[in-house]
Amino acid sequence: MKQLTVELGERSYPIYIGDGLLAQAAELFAQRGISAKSPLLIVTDTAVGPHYLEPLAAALRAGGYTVAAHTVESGEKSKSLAVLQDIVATALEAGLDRKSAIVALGGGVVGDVAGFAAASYMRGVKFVQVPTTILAHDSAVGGKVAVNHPLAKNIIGAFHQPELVLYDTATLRTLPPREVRAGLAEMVKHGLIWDASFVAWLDENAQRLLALEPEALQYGLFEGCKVKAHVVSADEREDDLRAILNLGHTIGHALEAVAGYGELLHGEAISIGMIGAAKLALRLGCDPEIYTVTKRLLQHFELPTRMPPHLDTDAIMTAMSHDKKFKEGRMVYIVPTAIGRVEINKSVQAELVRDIVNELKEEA
Ligand SMILES: NC(=O)c1ccc[n+]([C@@H]2O[C@H](COP(=O)([O-])OP(=O)(O)OC[C@H]3O[C@@H](n4cnc5c(N)ncnc54)[C@H](O)[C@@H]3O)[C@@H](O)[C@H]2O)c1
Ligand SMILES: O=C(O)C(=O)C[C@@H](O)[C@H](O)[C@H](O)COP(=O)(O)O
Ligand SMILES: [Zn+2]
Repeated sequence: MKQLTVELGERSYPIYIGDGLLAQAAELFAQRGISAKSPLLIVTDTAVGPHYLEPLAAALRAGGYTVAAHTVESGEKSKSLAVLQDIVATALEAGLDRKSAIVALGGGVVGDVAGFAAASYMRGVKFVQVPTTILAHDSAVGGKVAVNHPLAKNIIGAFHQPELVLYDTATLRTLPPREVRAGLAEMVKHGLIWDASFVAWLDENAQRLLALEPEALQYGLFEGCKVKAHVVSADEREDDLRAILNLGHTIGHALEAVAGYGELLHGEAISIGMIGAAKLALRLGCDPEIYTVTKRLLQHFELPTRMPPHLDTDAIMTAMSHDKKFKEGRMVYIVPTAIGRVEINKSVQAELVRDIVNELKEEA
C-alpha cells in the first residue's frame, strides 16, 4: 500500500492507494475516527454498485459499522439538485445523525454529489472518498464537491474535505476503456502543470497505463495525487495557486455544459481544453514544443483533441463567462509557459479565445 497526506493542519488526511484495500475499510475508517455508533451511508452508482457495494458494506459491517446505501444513475446527469434531495431522503430514513459519515463509492460524479450531500446534510457530516475511476485520483482529493446547473458546471457546491481517501486499485479493472482514457486526461494535466519529469514518464508509459498494468497504474496515480495534494495543501480554497488545477477546464467545462452533460466525458472535454490552452500559449509566443508535447501525449492516450464542430461558439463563450475564475470583470485562463509550468493569466482577450474555440473545431 502506498500512502500520502494532504497537509491541511488539523484537517490533514491520508490517501491510501493499493490493491484490495476495500477489505481494510473498517480498520482504516476507525483509525480516522469514523464512529461506529452512528450509521454510515454509502452512495454509489448503477455501474459501480453491482461490483463493489457489497464488498465494501460487508467489510464495514464486519468491523461493527451499520451501513445504509443509496444508488444513483451512472453518469454526469446525477450531479443535480434532484439527486442531492434523494440522497438526503435516504440519509434521513437510515437515521444518519451529525456523527455519521457519508461514503462516496464511485468516480467523480458520485464523489462530487455525495460530497455535497456530506457538506450540507445537517450542515455538514464526515465524508469518505472511495474512488473507483482513474479520473478520481483528482476528484477524490481536495474537497471540491458540487452539482451542476444546466447553465454552468459545478456551480452549486462547497469545499468539504474527506476524512480519508481509500483508493482500491483493484476496482479499476472493471472500468470501460473509454473511462480509462478519460481519467488519464487529468493525469496528463497534473504533469503539465507541475512536473516535467512526470510528463516524460507519461510519454514513455502511455501503453502500460492504457493496459492498466498494476505497477505503472499505481505509480501514475500516486504521482498525480502527489501533485494534487501539494497544490491543495498550498491553497485549499483557490485564492490563487489552486486555479492551476483548472488547466483546460475553462474551455472544457463550457463544452460539457453546451453539449448537455452527456456527449463528452469530463476527461475528454478537458483534453480538448488542454489543446485550447496550448494553442493559447502558442499565440502568446511560448515555446511551440508546449503544443507539440501536449498534443502528442493526449494522442498517446487516444483522447480527443478536436471539438465537436456542431457546438455553437457563442454558447461556449457564454458558458465560459460563468466560470468561477471569472472575477471582477476579468476572465482568467491557465496558460502553459513550459512543460510542467503554467501561469494564471488575467489578460487574455475574449476575441483570441473565440478564435481558438473556432480553431479547435478544425483541429486534426
Ligand atoms: N471535485 C473535483 O476536484 C473534481 C476533479 C475532477 C473531476 N471532477 C468531476 O468528476 C466527474 C468525472 O468523474 P469520472 O470520470 O470518475 O466519472 P464518473 O463518476 O461518471 O465515472 C465514469 C463512469 O464509469 C463508471 N464506473 C466508475 N467506476 C467504475 C468501475 N470501477 N468499474 C466500472 N464502471 C465504473 C461510472 O458509473 C460512470 O459510468 C465530473 O463530474 C467532473 O466534473 C471533480
Ligand atoms: O481541484 C481543483 O481545484 C480542480 O480544479 C480539479 C478539476 O480537475 C476539477 O474538474 C474541478 O471540479 C474543477 O473545479 P471548478 O472549481 O473549476 O468547478
Ligand atoms: Zn477536472
